[in-house]
Amino acid sequence: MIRLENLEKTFIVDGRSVPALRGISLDVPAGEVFGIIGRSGAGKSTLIRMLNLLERPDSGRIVIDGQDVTSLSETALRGMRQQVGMVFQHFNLLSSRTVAENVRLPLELIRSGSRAEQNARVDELLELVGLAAHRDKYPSQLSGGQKQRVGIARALANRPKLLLCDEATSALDPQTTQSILDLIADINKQLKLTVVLITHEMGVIRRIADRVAVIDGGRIVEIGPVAEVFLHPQQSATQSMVAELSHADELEDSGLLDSASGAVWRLTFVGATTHEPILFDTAHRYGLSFSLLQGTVSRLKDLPYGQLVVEWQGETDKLAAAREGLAARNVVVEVLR
Ligand SMILES: Nc1ncnc2c1ncn2[C@@H]1O[C@H](COP(=O)(O)OP(=O)(O)OP(=O)(O)O)[C@@H](O)[C@H]1O
Repeated sequence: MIRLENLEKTFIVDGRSVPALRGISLDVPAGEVFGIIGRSGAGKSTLIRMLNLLERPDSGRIVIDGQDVTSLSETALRGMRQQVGMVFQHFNLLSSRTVAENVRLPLELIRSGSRAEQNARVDELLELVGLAAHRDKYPSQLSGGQKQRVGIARALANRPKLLLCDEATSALDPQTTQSILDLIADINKQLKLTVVLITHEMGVIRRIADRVAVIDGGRIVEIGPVAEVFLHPQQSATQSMVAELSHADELEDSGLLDSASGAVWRLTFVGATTHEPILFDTAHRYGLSFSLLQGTVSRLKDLPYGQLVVEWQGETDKLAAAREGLAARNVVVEVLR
């Protein structure tokens, strides 16, 4: 669906070159939720704005559905942009228009159908985002989450193939973030829409993305399925963002690692293993005892996973056998101590 080839972008600020994107290449297949994560200034906004050519690359190609959009005429580009919906961090709603009128705006702009057809489409969209009862309210009468639902409905008005989400949940509290991410995930499944989202929060990526690219200093430093990148981050930029979410620093701060007298391992497992009593089985089988120092059992989108830091007490050869036994059950063992 999307292919980016070697995108480069440098801004000139007060006569100085500010490189924003350097050699960005990636593919996003149709129907995928693709996340782009990075710290402030990493280049995320510049990259997402290139996907509908709000920003043009200095060099490189942007191919959408087989078409190089960098070479399109202005008229063709307008047509292409109708295939792309965009959701913004601060919603960008018109305060003088009601909810229904905000959602209808893109249909009015391209004069799509009669007024009755437009209204029918608006009703359908408001139903989809759960705002049918708020049709005639003004943005000032809505909560942040409801405003974002209007933003999503508006982005979908022209039945786009691609939905771009620019920090769509960054202005929302954690509970509202969850409900908006659930809505985006539902829309992705129901409408088979490709979604590209940018965020600085690993929690957002963990919840809805299939694959993720980590950008740092305008370059992709890591890319792959979320389970791989999230559970086994290779680069320091990724590791620090994952650590914030997994509370790895808290384990360091707690002093539990320093005071441990046994072997301390971090165990990572995904899928069906999450439901197995692996700690009990391992202790029983190899004659070890254990204590749990830290643990997370959660989900990566639809995939359950667990990450446990465990201190083991037992003889060296039994510990070695236990490590092999765990590996044979597809548990990744990292020795912390
Ligand atoms: N229009 C512009 N003019 C000049 N410099 C720009 C412009 N847009 C972005 N930059 C610079 O390009 C780099 C990447 O910025 P970008 O906004 O893409 O990063 P970001 O990852 O989205 O950060 P944030 O999360 O803070 O928005 C930064 O150094 C930024 O200052």
